[in-house]
Amino acid sequence: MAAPDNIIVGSHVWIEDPKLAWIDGEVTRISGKDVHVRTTNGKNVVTNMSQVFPKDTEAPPGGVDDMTKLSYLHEPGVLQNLATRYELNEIYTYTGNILIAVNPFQRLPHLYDTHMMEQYKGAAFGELSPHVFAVADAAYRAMVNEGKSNSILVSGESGAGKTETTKMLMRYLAFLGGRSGVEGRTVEQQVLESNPVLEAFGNAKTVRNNNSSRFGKFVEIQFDKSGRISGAAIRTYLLERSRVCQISDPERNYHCFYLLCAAPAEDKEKYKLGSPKSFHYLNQSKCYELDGVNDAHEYLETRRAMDIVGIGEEEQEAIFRVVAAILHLGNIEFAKGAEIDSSKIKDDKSRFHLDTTAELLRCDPTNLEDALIKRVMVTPEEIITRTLDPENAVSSRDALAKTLYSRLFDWIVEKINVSIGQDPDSKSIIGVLDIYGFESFKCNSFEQFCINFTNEKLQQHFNQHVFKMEQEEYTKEEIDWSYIEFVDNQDVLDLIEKKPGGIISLLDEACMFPKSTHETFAQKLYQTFKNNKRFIKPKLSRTDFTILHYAGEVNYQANQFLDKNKDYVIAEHQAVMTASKCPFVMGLFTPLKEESSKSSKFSSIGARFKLQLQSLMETLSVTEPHYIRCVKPNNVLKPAIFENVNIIQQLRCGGVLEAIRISCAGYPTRRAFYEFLNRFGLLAPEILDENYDDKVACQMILDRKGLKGYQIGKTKVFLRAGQMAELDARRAEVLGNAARIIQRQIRTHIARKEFISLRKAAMELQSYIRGDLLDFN
Ligand SMILES: Nc1ncnc2c1ncn2[C@@H]1O[C@H](COP(=O)(O)OP(=O)(O)OP(=O)(O)O)[C@@H](O)[C@H]1O
Repeated sequence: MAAPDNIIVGSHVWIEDPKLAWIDGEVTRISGKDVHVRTTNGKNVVTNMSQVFPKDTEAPPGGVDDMTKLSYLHEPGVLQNLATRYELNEIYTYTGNILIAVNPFQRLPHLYDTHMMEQYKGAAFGELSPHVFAVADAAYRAMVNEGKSNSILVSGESGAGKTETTKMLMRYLAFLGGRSGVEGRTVEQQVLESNPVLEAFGNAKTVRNNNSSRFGKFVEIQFDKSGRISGAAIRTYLLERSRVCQISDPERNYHCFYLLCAAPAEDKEKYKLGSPKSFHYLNQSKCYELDGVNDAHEYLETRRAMDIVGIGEEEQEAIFRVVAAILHLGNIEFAKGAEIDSSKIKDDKSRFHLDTTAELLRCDPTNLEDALIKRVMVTPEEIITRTLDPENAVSSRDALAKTLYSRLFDWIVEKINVSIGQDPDSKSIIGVLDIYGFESFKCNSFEQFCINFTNEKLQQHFNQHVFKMEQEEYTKEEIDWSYIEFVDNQDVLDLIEKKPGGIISLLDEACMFPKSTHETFAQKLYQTFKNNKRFIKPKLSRTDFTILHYAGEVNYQANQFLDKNKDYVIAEHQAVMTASKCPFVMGLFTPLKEESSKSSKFSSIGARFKLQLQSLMETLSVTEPHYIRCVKPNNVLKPAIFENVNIIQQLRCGGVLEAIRISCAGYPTRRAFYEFLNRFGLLAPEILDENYDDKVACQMILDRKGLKGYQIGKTKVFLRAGQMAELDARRAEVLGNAARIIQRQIRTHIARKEFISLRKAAMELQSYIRGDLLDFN
């Protein structure tokens, strides 16, 4: 971005710093490509010219509310601007049409009260300070005025504030499109109250967020012709199933388990529950309580919210019975049975939990026991019953717990949808997508693979949109944009989802082939993608693979991919549950429509997710998108701490820097003619004297300075990346020369004044002495 002639000795610049990401300083010497910089923390650093970025010394002290107003649009400038604003509690900043929201980690109620909502209502975008309400308002206005569906895509890493942002968006949309004074539960009230219910069953404490949503969510709010909310639908994605049986310290399982353990005594008695410490699914971690959260109170609140969203008393009862049954199920332990590779219920305690599970699920305890420890194989000749060893019995138990829980979650979502109701006549919707951001951990498994696949898809959508917006601006200003390059991530998407031959297809094939192992699957990947630029086989591993995602490299461990991709309910579990005397439990296990109609029995999570994603992308493609990028400023979840390196990484992953890059590939700096003349008129004062039209004057100045490739629009000058800095450097020279002339004049003046007074004094002295001498004679 920085051309060498941007930077001269004395320039204020940004250079990379391992700790702070970027640090500012002043250029003290330039020799060839080497630039010597004295940094503000007192160090002398030599770096390459290409790594040096100009700093805008005239940037407003409080930052700018839209990054595109920055004179130099580059990474350090963006970071500095966000940091300056964050310090002033200005957590929202635009980058063109994208809203960046930095999590304040403290309540800022004045930002979200009714008075604020009133202010944003109908205000033109950009007129007031950046805000989620402004984005929601723009989406709503666009929908009402143009009759087109809109969507708001909220993304960011865990704990960045997506769910909070989504809640604000929904509150504001309910404020705009709600009906006042309607009797009973309104649609918008139900939409808002669906949050606490979903959070109780889909959220958990993780190391990164005390209230982390373990699923993705797309809320579609339907509006009638007059812009009133007339229906809503919630779609959820990829609930984290493994958490039901496996948690690590200091995380927690899903909130609902702890809420139920804190329920009033009669409820606890009914479900035979005790302290969370007594349940295997909860006591794998030492964390039971959340700071500032009272589980007993939350239990009652969740029940109240369930009432509002239309989940009846009996259904609530059944839901919590299943939740309690899962806890008891987890406490069933197995010991080695009499035969080899067989198991039995370990002791009386386990038997108690087995009986309680059966009682709560209203199923037969013996059948449940058999379903947990035996498998029936039907061959053409005979029916063989095989036993499971204790280890496999535990897997069988956990598989049942996971299936029960995910079916329960899906049921709740479906119920909310039915009770809120869809409006079949709705012409336009506003969709709000709250989905997990790009993930890269030490160990990345199938979940990360699906999450990152989602993010690749959304990134493509984002790039295409940002690119389109840029084009629109250029077209409006009637400038040529034909040569702006557009980098696409289609190659990564092909690697993942191409049919046949993509990773998901190969994984499905491996899952269908009984002899496959994670090793054979990995080998197949290595072989197929030997020459793929986006795929790497790590040198020292036989089952890991690396994908070069748009946001960086991620190393995946293939060893659980096959198991995690298989999406079937063990036939024995299915049989016991469908025989339940409780219609609710039985209902959870009725085969899905798609499953019963399919000829092949095989279904995979990956393939199903791919279809879900496809349908989401289709929905999004007919909407006008708006983007909110949430940023988590620190990992200690505390206010006022702004960790540069961490944030830069998120801006990269969230595509903010990519949007900036796209913008830089075109004309990142735009200045209205008068602004340009104000700043650079002094480069050619004679042109200003001539009273030319502003547009002509701008062009003459740019030509005089020998700039190439810029464009003149109808109201603005469009500069290529680095050209603003180049002009600033020339301006600094002119101002420097002027300063030197002024200094010279002043110094001459002072010296002359001194000389004259000295001469005068000398003459006076001389005449005095001479006079004295004369007198003497
Ligand atoms: N605008 C805000 N004002 C005050 N606090 C906020 C705001 N946004 C986020 N927070 C705080 O940050 C925490 C994490 O936010 P949130 O749960 O929305 O993150 P998330 O991005 O949805 O995370 P996950 O992906 O783990 O669900 C919240 O519990 C809240 O304490």
